Amino acid sequence: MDSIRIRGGKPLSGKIRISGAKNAALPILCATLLSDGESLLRNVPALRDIDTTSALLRFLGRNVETAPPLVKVGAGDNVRPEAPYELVKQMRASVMVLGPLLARFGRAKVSLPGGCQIGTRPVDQHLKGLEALGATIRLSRGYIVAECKRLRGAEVVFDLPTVTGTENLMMAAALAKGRTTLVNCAREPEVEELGRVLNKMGARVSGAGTDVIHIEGADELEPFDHAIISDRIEAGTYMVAAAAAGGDVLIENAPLEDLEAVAAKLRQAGVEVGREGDCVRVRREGRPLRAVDVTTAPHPGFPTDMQAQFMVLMCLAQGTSRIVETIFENRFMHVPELSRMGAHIDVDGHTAHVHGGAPLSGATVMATDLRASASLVIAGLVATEGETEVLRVYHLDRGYEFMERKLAQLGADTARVEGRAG
Ligand SMILES: CC(=O)N[C@H]1[C@@H](OP(=O)(O)OP(=O)(O)OC[C@H]2O[C@@H](n3ccc(=O)[nH]c3=O)[C@H](O)[C@@H]2O)O[C@H](CO)[C@@H](O)[C@@H]1O
Ligand SMILES: C=C(OP(=O)(O)O)C(=O)O
Repeated sequence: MDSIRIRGGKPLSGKIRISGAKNAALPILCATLLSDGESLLRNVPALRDIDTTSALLRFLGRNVETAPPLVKVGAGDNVRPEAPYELVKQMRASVMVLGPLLARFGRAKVSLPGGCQIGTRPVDQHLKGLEALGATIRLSRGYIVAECKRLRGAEVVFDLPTVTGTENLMMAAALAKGRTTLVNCAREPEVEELGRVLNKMGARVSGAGTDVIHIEGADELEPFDHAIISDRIEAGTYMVAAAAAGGDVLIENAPLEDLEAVAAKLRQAGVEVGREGDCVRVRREGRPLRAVDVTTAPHPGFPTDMQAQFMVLMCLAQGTSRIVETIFENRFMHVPELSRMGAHIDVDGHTAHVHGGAPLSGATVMATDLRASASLVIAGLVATEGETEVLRVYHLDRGYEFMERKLAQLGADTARVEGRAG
């Protein structure tokens, strides 16, 4: 298992480029199941989750050539509409093959994803929605077993906005007979991006990116050629890294319009954030940071996927900040590791009180999930003494392309240590 070694205390300067969005690429890869012929995905990041999804599509019988930033997916000889536990357990987003398989082949057997480090993460809304479209679903030995003749358009009202749930239903509805209306949808930019791709394939999707989506199903869908949008969470992570380490960083291809909640909190904390064309400049040269409160919320609120990184910034601020996590019940796993580096944080249920101002020092820390790993890397960048080693970076490799290299490009002293035990 690799680790990342960081010697902190250096400001960041220069420019880096943001990669394609993991959370947009994953549903779009699943959408390739909706048609035959070869689909081309461009601007795909080189990530472990992309490899896992490619392996899953191959298992399902597709021909997949994965050479990021290009991925080609074409029809294979045999379709096996079954997603095994071994692949689904590596990546919960695998459950998004359920809608396309069912719509296309009339049956699907997909392992229940189960919980993960950040929470229980049920999929009841996905299943309820597919049943409303006419699927029969039963749970058997840890698998979702779904069948239908042809899915029929219907109205689905989600009990709460779910990103992959909305995406699963959009893909299923794209091949259903008639019109589907999805109400109380997730409004994340990745949902909107999937809508664009389904439209390229010949479905008629309107409202993606708002809380009501209409989908006019098609009898058949075409393959597509599409370049994936940039990763707002990767961009937000480097914005926070630049703010924390100090310096002047130009982030190319950063979708600031999708990061307003993060930019607003950075500005409140005393960080300069400015747009320059399709780049974002983040500057903090010598100015102290102010403590600000943050509550995570569905888009366009402050993203839960940025909470851990922002917490590190608040460890450096003057005063106490209150961070409330409203999306996942167990997303403070980074707190004990940050405490080992000298942070003063009290957790009470879904709320963390971060008492800023104590210097962080380097330590060997354990990554527990993807964004927690990124927060530990940022903590390593600002640790004023000692070296930090972040173990189990396979979590980080799920969602950040070449993070240690991109940070080194900005002047950080970061390196990957291959094959470190942990
Ligand atoms: C691949 C991908 O895009 N992952 C993102 C997606 O995950 P994911 O789509 O899994 O997250 P959801 O939007 O579904 O989760 C939101 C909330 O709804 C709950 N819920 C969800 C589905 C369901 O059937 N029942 C239910 O109760 C979840 O437990 C959670 O409390 O959105 C999350 C919230 O922005 C992000 O952190 C993840 O990075
Ligand atoms: C939680 C995340 O991913 P996933 O939904 O795939 O677990 C994430 O991207 O931060």
